Amino acid sequence: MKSYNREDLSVKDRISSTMFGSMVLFWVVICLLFFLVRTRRPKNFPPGPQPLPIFGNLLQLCLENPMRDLERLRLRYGNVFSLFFGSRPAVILNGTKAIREALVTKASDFAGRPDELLLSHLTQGKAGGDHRRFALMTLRNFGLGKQSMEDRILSEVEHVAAELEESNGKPINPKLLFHNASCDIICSIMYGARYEYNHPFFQAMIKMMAECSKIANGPWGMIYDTIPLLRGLPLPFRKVMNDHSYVKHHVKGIVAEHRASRIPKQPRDVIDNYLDQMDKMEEGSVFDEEQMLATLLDLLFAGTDTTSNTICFAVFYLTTHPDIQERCQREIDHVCDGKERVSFEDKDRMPFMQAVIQESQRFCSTLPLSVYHATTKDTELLGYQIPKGTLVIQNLSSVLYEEGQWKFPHEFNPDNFLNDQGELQKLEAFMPFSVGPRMCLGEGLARMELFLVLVTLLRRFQLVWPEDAGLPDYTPVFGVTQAPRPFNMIFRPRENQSQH
Ligand code: HEM
Repeated sequence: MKSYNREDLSVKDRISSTMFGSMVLFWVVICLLFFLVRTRRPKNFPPGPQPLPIFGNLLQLCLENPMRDLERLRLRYGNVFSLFFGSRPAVILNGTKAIREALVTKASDFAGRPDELLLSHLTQGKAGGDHRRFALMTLRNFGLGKQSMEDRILSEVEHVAAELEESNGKPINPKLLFHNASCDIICSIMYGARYEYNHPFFQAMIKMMAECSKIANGPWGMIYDTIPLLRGLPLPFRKVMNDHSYVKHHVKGIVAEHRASRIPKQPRDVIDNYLDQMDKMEEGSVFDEEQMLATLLDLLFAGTDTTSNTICFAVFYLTTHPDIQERCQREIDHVCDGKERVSFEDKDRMPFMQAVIQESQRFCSTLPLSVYHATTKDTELLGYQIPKGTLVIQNLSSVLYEEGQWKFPHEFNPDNFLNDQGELQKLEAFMPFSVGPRMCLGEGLARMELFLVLVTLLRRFQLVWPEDAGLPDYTPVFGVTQAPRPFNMIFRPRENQSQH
């Protein structure tokens, strides 16, 4: 038998460790080449910074809030530029011209929704066409544009006002209250019932929705979208998934209750309407229970944080701009003089109030990066070639703050929406709900809610910035939906209002 001495062994060891090292190096080089090829921009693709293998451009963006970096890149590369999320290319659209060209002029080419992202895993994503039309029709049937919707909103505002009166002129943070109200309005449309604000499930759901919004576009959301290998790990995005499933499970229970108690063709709410629609459809249609749950959750998530954060921002701006607040109250008192309550029709006689609401929407830029789109086929935009399936991100903030589109782009100033005669102007750069066939489905409801809630509150309360609160910080907290930084304010009941 052959025996090995110590030296033989160490030479053998060295040879095998060198071979192992070479193999590792070889595979590292192959992987790098593979990722480099995958992150090469296609011919005539919009320009952008050089991506790194695996990470793409992730490390070149501030993950807490990438808005400043996006503006820096816009100034360097122009209104249409590109970034890589891992090896996935994305086109970023900035400014009114590029966004309108893509989403209006070339609407069908840019109307897809991407898959394989955190947000698309949480939403119904691609279900467009029939479903969208149905959801819109259902929202209308249950009150949008009708008196009943107004009644639902106004009765919810009564709950809000009652809570505010209880604050007895002490400083409070109204954020949660507005979340509760917006969520209850959606719940009453969807399943005909509202929750008490202290209901344990309701409180948990509100918290989860706010967290989902913060995480989905924040650092963890970006890591999820960029490095799919990490998705199975117990990181914060898993919590978002679990929270979403928890709410889904609850809504599933409500659907089951509706199935048991409904009378076919006599819908009481969105769920009954959907069940009627499912009865009419053949097997295999898109109107199945899974899709219904996805639609209901989309409405719930999309309709809560968006409207409530906008209301919260508006109240914050009004509190810190007492002169503008006073002008609103003069207009409201004049138009509503002697009326028991405001109605949505009154808006036509309140141009200043409408300008304030729109200016709040512009200045807070509720959904700064909208909801992501994807190209549905190979297409061309402003001279660039964009392949089918490319991720498309609309930077709505770049439009809402665009120089040349606004009289005072960087200032909270309702005059942005008024002409010299004090009349409300329709401006094409005002697109907080986005534009084109995939634009916000709840725009009508949101507008009604913003108007009725804000006018009722201004009619009843003086919004006061506490003396010891220091200077207001207008920088938003970034998320799918932006939120104001936590603040306290005083709701002081008005004495000389026209009614109440
Ligand atoms: C101030 C409040 C709101 C703002 C600023 C807002 C804004 C937006 C934006 C920017 C989008 C993306 C559009 C696109 O992809 O191009 C969107 C989509 C959507 N919104 Fe809203 N929204 C608001 C309130 C609501 C409400 C109250 C509802 C529900 C009733 C709602 C339901 C939806 C739905 C379902 C979509 C997805 C539409 C689709 O995929 O076709 N939104 N919203």
